Amino acid sequence: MRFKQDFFEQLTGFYSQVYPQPISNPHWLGWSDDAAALIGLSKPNDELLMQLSANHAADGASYYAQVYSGHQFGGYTPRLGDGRSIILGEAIGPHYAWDVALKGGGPTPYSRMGDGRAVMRSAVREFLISEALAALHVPTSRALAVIGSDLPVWREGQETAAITVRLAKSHIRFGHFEYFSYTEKGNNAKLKQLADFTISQHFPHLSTDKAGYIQWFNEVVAATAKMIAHWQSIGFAHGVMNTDNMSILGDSFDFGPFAFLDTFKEDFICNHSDHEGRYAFGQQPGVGFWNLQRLAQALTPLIASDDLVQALNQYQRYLVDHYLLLMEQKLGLAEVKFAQEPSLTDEAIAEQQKQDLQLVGEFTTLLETNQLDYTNSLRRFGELDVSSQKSSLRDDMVDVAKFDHWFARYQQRVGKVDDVANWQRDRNAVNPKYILRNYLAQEAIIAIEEQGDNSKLVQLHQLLRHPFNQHPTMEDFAKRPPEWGQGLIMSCSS
Ligand SMILES: Nc1ncnc2c1ncn2[C@@H]1O[C@H](COP(=O)(O)OP(=O)(O)OP(=O)(O)O)[C@@H](O)[C@H]1O
Ligand SMILES: [Mg+2]
Repeated sequence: MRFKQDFFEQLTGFYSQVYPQPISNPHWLGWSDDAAALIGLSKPNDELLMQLSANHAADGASYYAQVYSGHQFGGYTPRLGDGRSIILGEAIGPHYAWDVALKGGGPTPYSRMGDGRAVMRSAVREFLISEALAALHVPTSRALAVIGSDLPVWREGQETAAITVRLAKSHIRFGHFEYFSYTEKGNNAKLKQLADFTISQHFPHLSTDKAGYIQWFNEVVAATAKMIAHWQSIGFAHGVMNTDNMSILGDSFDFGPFAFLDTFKEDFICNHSDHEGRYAFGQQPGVGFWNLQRLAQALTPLIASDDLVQALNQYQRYLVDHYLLLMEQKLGLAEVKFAQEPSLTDEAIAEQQKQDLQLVGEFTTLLETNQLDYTNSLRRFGELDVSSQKSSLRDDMVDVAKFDHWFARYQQRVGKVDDVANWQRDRNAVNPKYILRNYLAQEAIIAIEEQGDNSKLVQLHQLLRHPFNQHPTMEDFAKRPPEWGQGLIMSCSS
């Protein structure tokens, strides 16, 4: 790894230098060639294992924990910070420099009562979902590796510690801005320094003046909306959308009790501690907005309120537009809009969007009332001949009459498909066959826990690298969960 240290060198006062503590008997549980390529690495080796398990120092690394705060479940916590994630610096890759962080690397000045560690099960889940989301084209932080150990840690009982080696284009969160806005009230120097750094590093096309700040906030609003549109389109529930877990780049970030929907359920809650359903699947778009409002509030010393409000007002449009785009592709509705018929006025396009949104909404309602699997139902579009009344989708429905009513309008909207095979291929290219269902992750974790066997993890990771492909020997991985794996809800303890 070749590091640069821009955050460390330019933002003194925004972190504490702290060395990670080694984990004993380190061993690779998972390694991502795809993530490795992002920072110019190829295969793992023993020396790298020693470095990333904190047993050896890495050349050129600085080792620091960043300070931030954040709104957690609606309430403001004035100081959080990296309590168990230690950043080595920005590893220079062919296209971008990625922060390398050891999540679970030991205590820091921000650990509060925590031990600075991550348990194996949560480290494995973070590794798998980071790489699975990337393969689904969802903006996300990445995971280079997950490293197991025999270091005991205590949660509800004794477990073993592990480290996820996280790669992120930036670790700057909404909570960073909240921290420097509220702790140094009346002195905007640090807030401005942080905004300028963020813009020059990650929004280099923007200036660091008044106009640049406005445009920057606009882009953060758009990127956040797009990320959430992606989540809604693939049925992903994040589970802990606190503002300290919202990346300023709109990358999915900090994976704890996340889950994909099995059966479609708007009010699905994946976080055991989320008693009120604040972060339920269907709440995510609204929470994204609420979080952006918190960011806007923190930025008021830099950006005029009217400009912030104007940008926030665009959120819904960004979100709906992107969600529709993704869903239109999934259902095969995209052609009319993309053809850009010159005769289409703005009003006609808006009307088409409204109708499409309704068609999509009625489809997800059908899935919910018929208790159907979200991913598998969408995958069925890849088997569909739109001109025919027969479809496997229809066979799944209990309420066939309602489905027929919907399908007739759907057929009308799609129109005539000339090349059915091609149309089906296009659907399969956007509707994944394989997702990281909780029970699959759980099986991989149990094999490591009980037999020290990571082969299931490796197999699952390899499968999820190509979620849209057919894998004839791995059909079982596409199935709905068995009874024991239904409604697995993860706790926050990690
Ligand atoms: N075991 C732990 N030891 C010390 N601090 C912890 C521990 N677990 C969580 N924290 C801290 O509690 C706060 C909230 O935790 P949260 O679960 O959102 O983040 P995280 O998963 O630890 O890390 P990240 O947001 O970097 O992915 C963070 O400041 C985090 O560093
Ligand atoms: Mg966090």
